[in-house]
Amino acid sequence: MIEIESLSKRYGDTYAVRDLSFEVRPGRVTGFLGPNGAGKSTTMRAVLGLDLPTAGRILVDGRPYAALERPLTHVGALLDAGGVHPGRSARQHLRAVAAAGKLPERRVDEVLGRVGLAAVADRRVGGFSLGMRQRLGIATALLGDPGILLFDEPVNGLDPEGIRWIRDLMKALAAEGRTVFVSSHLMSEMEHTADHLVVIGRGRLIADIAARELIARSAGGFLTVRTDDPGPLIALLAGAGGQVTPDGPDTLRVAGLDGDQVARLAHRAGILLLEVTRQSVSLEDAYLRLTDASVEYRGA
Ligand SMILES: Nc1ncnc2c1ncn2[C@@H]1O[C@H](COP(=O)(O)OP(=O)(O)OP(=O)(O)O)[C@@H](O)[C@H]1O
Repeated sequence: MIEIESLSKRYGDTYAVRDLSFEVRPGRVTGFLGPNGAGKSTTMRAVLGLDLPTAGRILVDGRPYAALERPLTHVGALLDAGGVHPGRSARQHLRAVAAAGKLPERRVDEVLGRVGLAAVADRRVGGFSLGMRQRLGIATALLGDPGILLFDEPVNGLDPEGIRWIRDLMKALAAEGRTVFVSSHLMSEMEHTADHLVVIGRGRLIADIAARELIARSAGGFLTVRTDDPGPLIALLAGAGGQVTPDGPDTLRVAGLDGDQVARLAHRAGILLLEVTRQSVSLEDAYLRLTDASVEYRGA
């Protein structure tokens, strides 16, 4: 569990994060979303004690990061997969991290197996592809068998197979009861992974909400109805309490009635329907609506 309480972080005159409060709970994947520059990396760095807050505090398993004994057994992070010495092998790198963190050496082979790098464990990291380096970064995060995992934009630059692998891993880690906190500026990346969403914009909290609820709340909730005889149908549906707007020669947009009601009313009046479809909003649309006002730079 991560508790963020009134966190602010200022660089010079500008706040990267301002009065931000939320909790990240175990047993689910929490997506941390916001446009570029929203303050996601700053928040994650502050959780790990890498940035000192200007105000507020963060508790990791009930304590500030700096007060954790053997912190790698509480929280593992993938911030930037680039920070590995290219001349070392994956196994040497993990051994060094294990030794520094006072972790048992058997964990090295366990995590190499878990991320699928066992066969290349003794190769130089300098020759690794981006996907392999990302796996090594994740192996490093898992080394202490921590209950909390932070991933900062973990799928950036990966191919579809690599993306699928990371998504499945994050879900599996959450199903094991761990706290999984993953940032992205793209909702499409979170759509099939996150159970819960924390959305920020310009350093402030915009939403802290179950993914499903965000869709339900943002759904336009209208029907597209096509008929070869719109005139009488408009009158009929309006008379039954629907808000009806023509949307093309044979198409109506209908709010306030459900599909069954529309079909029954039309059937009773002898009007032929060609289509009745519910228009639902994707998580991406819901997210763009939320963050629309907080995008720092936008095209003309
Ligand atoms: N070390 C720093 N010095 C000055 N300003 C900084 C520093 N780190 C971050 N910022 C500023 O703080 C704001 C938030 O940056 P941050 O990297 O946390 O955003 P982000 O949400 O992670 O963005 P992205 O999706 O682009 O990675 C930005 O305006 C950024 O320019």
